[in-house]
Amino acid sequence: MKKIVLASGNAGKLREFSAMFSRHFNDQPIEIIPQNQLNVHEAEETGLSFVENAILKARNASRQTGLPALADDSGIEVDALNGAPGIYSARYAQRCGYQGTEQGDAANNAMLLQALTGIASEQRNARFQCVLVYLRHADDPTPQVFQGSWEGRIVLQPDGNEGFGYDPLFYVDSEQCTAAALTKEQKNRISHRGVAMNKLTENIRF
Ligand SMILES: O=c1nc[nH]c2c1ncn2[C@H]1C[C@H](O)[C@@H](COP(=O)(O)OP(=O)(O)OP(=O)(O)O)O1
Ligand SMILES: [Mg+2]
Repeated sequence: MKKIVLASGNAGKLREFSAMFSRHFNDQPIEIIPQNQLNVHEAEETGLSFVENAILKARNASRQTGLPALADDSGIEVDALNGAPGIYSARYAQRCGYQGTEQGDAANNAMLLQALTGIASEQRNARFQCVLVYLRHADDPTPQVFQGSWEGRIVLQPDGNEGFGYDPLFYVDSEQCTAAALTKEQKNRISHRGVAMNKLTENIRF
């Protein structure tokens, strides 16, 4: 059985990867192990780009486990905010000194809606970015990089109960609903992560 450590502590990502790996690699003996099951200490995300942070996370997990590693660095870019929150999406509320009582994703979502106060629908274009990095070992000099993006718009009011992160705020024109109103299967077929995973499936060298 080929073992790969998944260098993420995000439960929403882990659910999506679990479904995508069983769909894409169902006939191959690959075991994907979330890094917290192997007691990996999380990497500090000190990079200035998604790809740098994904490499840092994959290298950190591979170093601590001796296994090949896959990392996902992702986030949302809002045009009206000059691309913020971008690589800082997970830390957005904290970095902005958000004053509300919400925590985690809820605080980030509230902060984003607040930052866009007074901005009309047509000016709320945004996209999710996902960069996947696969390292065969911790010192792998040729990281394999797979990228996907997903266009949408930030709504005025959150909607939907599925997904995670900014999904309740991300309206997808083609589906006429937010990402949080899609099933996991629907989202994985068209999302930034789904697009990057399709590229990985076609091109990865294990
Ligand atoms: O499909 C998505 N639907 C909604 N929100 C999403 C999605 N994909 C990324 N996002 C948001 C969540 C988080 O605010 C940031 C990722 O930050 P990012 O550092 O890559 O992940 P993380 O810290 O949650 O977990 P980890 O680094 O352990 O993988 O973008
Ligand atoms: Mg992170």
